[in-house]
Amino acid sequence: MQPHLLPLLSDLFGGGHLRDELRRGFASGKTKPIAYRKEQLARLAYMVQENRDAFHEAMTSDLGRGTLENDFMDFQPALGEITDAYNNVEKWSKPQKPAFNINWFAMNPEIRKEPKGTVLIISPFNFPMVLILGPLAGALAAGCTALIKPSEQAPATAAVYARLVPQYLDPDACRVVLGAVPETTKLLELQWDQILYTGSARVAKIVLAAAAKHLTPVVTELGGKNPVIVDPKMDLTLAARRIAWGKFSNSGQICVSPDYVIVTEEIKEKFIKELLAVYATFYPDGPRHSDSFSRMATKNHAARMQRLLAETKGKIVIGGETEVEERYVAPTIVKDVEWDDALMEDELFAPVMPIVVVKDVDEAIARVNSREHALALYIFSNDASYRKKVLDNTQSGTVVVNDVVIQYAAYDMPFGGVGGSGTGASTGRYGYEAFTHFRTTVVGKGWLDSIILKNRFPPYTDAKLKALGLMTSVRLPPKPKSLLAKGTKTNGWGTFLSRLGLSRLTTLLWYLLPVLAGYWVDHLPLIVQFYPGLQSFTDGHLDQFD
Ligand SMILES: NC(=O)C1=CN([C@@H]2O[C@H](COP(=O)(O)OP(=O)(O)OC[C@H]3O[C@@H](n4cnc5c(N)ncnc54)[C@H](O)[C@@H]3O)[C@@H](O)[C@H]2O)C=CC1
Ligand SMILES: CC1=C(/C=C/C(C)=C/C=C/C(C)=C/C=C/C=C(C)/C=C/C=C(C)/C=C/C=C(\C)C(=O)O)C(C)(C)CCC1
Repeated sequence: MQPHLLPLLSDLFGGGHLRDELRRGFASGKTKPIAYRKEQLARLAYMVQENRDAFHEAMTSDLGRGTLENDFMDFQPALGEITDAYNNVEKWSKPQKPAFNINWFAMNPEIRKEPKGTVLIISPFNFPMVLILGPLAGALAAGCTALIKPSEQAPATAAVYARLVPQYLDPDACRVVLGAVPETTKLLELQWDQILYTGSARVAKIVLAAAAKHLTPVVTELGGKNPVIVDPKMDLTLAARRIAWGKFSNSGQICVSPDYVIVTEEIKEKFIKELLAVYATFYPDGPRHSDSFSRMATKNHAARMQRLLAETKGKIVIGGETEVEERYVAPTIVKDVEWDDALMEDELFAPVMPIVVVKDVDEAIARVNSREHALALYIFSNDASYRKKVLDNTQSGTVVVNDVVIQYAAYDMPFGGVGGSGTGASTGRYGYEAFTHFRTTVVGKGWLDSIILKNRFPPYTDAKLKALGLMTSVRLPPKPKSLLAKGTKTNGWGTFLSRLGLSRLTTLLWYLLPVLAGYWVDHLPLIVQFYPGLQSFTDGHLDQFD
């Protein structure tokens, strides 16, 4: 274990319990005012901005990643998430009004946005900034207190958090724990009010099982084998350039990285030719010493790819070299890959692009549907009907047409998986909502018991049942023809009037006026003159109406 971890871990497990301290921070109520949340978010933004070099150096050390990818895909998107939360926290936190409903509007129905409490954020190694700071921004904006657990596989960036978070953020609101499996296992034994876990499906099952013991809700941001379907009529130069960028960025260690590419036989060789042309422009002196190509996070990941490349029955078109000690896996294109190939089993999470062949779009759809739902599906086509066919007949967390990977940064849209690729979303307002409880609030009004609601009280009578029926009656949709006895004619006028809602007119008239008037209680005494039934209730009680 690295020496800088020791104080943190001894603090957590030796006694001074970080989770309890965060709980106390939350219970104090200090994190709830919007001004406090904004202060923490602003401090977080400056923690990032003022330590740009430290973060960049750490990410390069962890991932062998150059400045452009560090900046464009991690550092700036992280700042973007924080500033988005800062700019919108008031708007997101405003109580929400439900749709108008005659039965409920008088009770001031409102959905309050309340922080869930003390939360745990567990992050992977591949984007050590945005995948921690994005969720943390959501948690702080929501008014929660948070413990963050960076990945042990990005230790340099994790160490930056351990140093900076205590300097910039209120320790009552945010703490860092460094560590690997044993430490995370301990954290998961504790009760949290929400967990946000980003990582592999294998570990997600462990996290969910631990959370289930406390009935803790978990947002899971997982991965998957993201397919790319290429329309034979597509501009293959554009498709090759964008797919290669998405596949080789961050050495393929992106959860929305295009995993494999589906083409038809007729375009296969032309597509590969375009890929080779792009390869030459991306890495004119070869990828090995290029500043524009990253490394695998660990030797284990590199060794796994070395094994898979040895096992594949596909033909390596370019790349294929691995240097485990240097965590290097060359950007690799493999053709003639069968569907049961070693490369087609699990998410690759590496710069290796298998190309598989189908006879047409229907087979492509069937192949995609035979696997777990992916986090991302990519369609390269300029034909609206081709796109629609794929969209309408598949499922995935996200879809991008004619591009890849960029959807993570798409503004004000949820980023998340479906089925095996995860549950919930983690960016922007959707990240905020993951840490927010939508608390239904209604205020019962005493005077409503003088009108229709008095009928709910025992002793129950038929008259009361009938009166309540006026309030609870619903209008069913027209009866489906398939449910009608054969030969039954529908009553055209009856259906027409019922669609207009005229059958409910009497209900409406029965209590619309007193309810409306009762809402503005100043006018209640006036109304009472016209509704003598109210007199007995209101006599002597008017002063209790709010
Ligand atoms: N949906 C999304 O936003 C993203 C998903 N991913 C997915 O993450 C995976 C790669 O990331 P990794 O860091 O390798 O994931 P991982 O699941 O191995 O590790 C993620 C976190 O879980 C912790 N962890 C690992 N084993 C554990 C255990 N047995 N018990 C408790 N905690 C444990 C680690 O310390 C780390 O903080 C890929 O599957 C990728 O698709 C990665 C980035 C983004
Ligand atoms: C500039 C003007 C115009 C046009 C502007 C346009 C079209 C701008 C388009 C911008 C786009 C598409 C930006 C995309 C950015 C993508 C980013 C930053 C991707 C980031 C990916 C990340 C962080 C991936 C993370 C992956 C993770 C976490 C994972 O999966 O593991 C006009 C409109 C033409 C005219 C005015 C000027």
